[in-house]
Amino acid sequence: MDALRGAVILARHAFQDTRGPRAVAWSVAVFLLLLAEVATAGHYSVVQKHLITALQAKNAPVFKKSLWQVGGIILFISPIIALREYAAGMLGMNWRTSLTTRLARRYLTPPKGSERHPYYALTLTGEIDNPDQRICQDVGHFVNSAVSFTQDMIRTTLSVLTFAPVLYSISPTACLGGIAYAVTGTLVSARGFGIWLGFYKMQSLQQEATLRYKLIRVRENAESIAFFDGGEAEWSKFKTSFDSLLQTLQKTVMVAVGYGMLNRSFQWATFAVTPLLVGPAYLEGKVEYGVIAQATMAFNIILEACTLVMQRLESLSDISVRIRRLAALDQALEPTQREPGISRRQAHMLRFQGVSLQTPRSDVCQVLFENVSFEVPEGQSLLVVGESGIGKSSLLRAAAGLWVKGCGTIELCDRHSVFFMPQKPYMFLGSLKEQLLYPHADDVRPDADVEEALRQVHLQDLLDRHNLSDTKDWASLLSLGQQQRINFARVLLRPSIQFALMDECTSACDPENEMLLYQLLRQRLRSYVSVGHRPSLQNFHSHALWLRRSAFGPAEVTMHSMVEYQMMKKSIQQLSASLIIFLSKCL
Ligand SMILES: Nc1ncnc2c1ncn2[C@@H]1O[C@H](COP(=O)(O)OP(=O)(O)OP(=O)(O)O)[C@@H](O)[C@H]1O
Repeated sequence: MDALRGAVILARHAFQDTRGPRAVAWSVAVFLLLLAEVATAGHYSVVQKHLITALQAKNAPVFKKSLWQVGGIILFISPIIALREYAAGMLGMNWRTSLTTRLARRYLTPPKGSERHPYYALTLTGEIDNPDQRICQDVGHFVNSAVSFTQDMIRTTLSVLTFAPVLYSISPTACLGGIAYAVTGTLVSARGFGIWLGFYKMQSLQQEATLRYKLIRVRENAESIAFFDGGEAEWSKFKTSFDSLLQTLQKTVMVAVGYGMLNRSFQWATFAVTPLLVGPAYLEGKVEYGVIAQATMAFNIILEACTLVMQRLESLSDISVRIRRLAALDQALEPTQREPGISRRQAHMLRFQGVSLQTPRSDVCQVLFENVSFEVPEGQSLLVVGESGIGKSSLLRAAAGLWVKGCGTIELCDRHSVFFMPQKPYMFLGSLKEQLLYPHADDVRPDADVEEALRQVHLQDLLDRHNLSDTKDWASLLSLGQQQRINFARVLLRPSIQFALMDECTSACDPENEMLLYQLLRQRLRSYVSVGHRPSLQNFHSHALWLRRSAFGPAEVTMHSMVEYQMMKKSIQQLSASLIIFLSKCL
């Protein structure tokens, strides 16, 4: 039932978006062509009856006439079938375009007026596995199977409506008996096998996606794994997952074998049914010989129609699993009312007012800090310091609006004026110029500006080896320090930026380059916030935000001028040195 509701929702999107009129036109075309196909088949059964009867009666003129009619029917039906297949193909393409566009756009871009990043939110909560597989593969499989199954449903319904009266007029028992036989078979197979086929299909799809993800991770982290010589460990993890997938596939084979046995016995039994039901009437001379052929055709078509679900149980299980996966993704991407959490306001620079922050996953929730208030006015720069794992990066995530669980208010300038620099910069798949202009890779900027920015961050040597239009895998071609300098060059190329949030973004640079980058930043921006452990960073910030482990859980957060922070740090260091000397003397 869930699958049916999901299918209706997914189909509704195709008819409601801008491609709706086209979808309606192709659907109507498919329906009309199917109608023509079934009507022709109905006419063909009558011609076949005359042909067989004429043959048995050795009536040459009727036989010849019937043969001409058969030829005419074949000439008429072939282009109808070709046209129907074309219309169905176009309907499928139209539907796939609508669904892929809808899911991919809502996955990659935030809803209007919201700062939520759906691709990030889904990764954080982990509620939807493998959204990429759902968008790229499940949509294609679902649309192809749904279009083909819907056509079969319409064709079989029309066939039953056409042939049931024919068969009923020949033998009411054959007609009603055939329908009862088919319905029983369908119920037994759906109840006995359908549920299990669906269950194992769902499990195997998830396991296949996880298996593929493991190999993608190896490709993405090839260098680190090679340094660790971690191939064996990766192989062992891969093998464990592959074994689980094989176990599921083995169970699927067992269920499919049982289902196939039932299906085949059912089909073999039908061969004897028509002669059994119509044969006695022919032997008594009540019906013509051709009636047996007509009754057999009508019976088989009705049976095929009524057992459609049974015949296509495996592909139906596949569709229903994919429908549930797509409907779940669609639901998860639905713009929701903003959950109560940290509220946000637009302001000139950055201000935290009574902010408490929690980690995002509800299964392992951790309160990082409580009731924190501080401000970074224009002209001020802040260095966030504290021991590893205390919550410095998380504070930046909250400031950027990525983490919202907690309470209080964060004020920050308009998002187009803020630049976020993570420790590992993101390298876009594109040319060197697009790399520097990211995330506005399509911006028109003179090459001279881009070259100047590269020169300013001491990356001019890149221009000796590459053109700005060269498209390469920059993430594997550039060192981490070079990538971090590219990130600074991006700021230099964006005049709209007024404020930067930086998370250990010079950690891979040598001290000279770090000094150069901060000097450039100070010339370009009046205010910024950095996270970092290196003492040299203190020279480039006016204030320090100090996160310290408290005895009762959440970190204690205090703000100081840089001079004050350095004095406090110095006295703590002196105190601990004296304590160590005192203790060593006592012992
Ligand atoms: N995606 C996440 N989901 C849940 N908890 C997380 C997540 N990311 C980090 N944490 C937890 O939040 C806490 C703070 O992490 P954070 O990255 O902010 O530390 P940090 O002070 O920046 O550390 P470091 O100096 O080592 O980079 C850690 O206990 C970490 O385990």
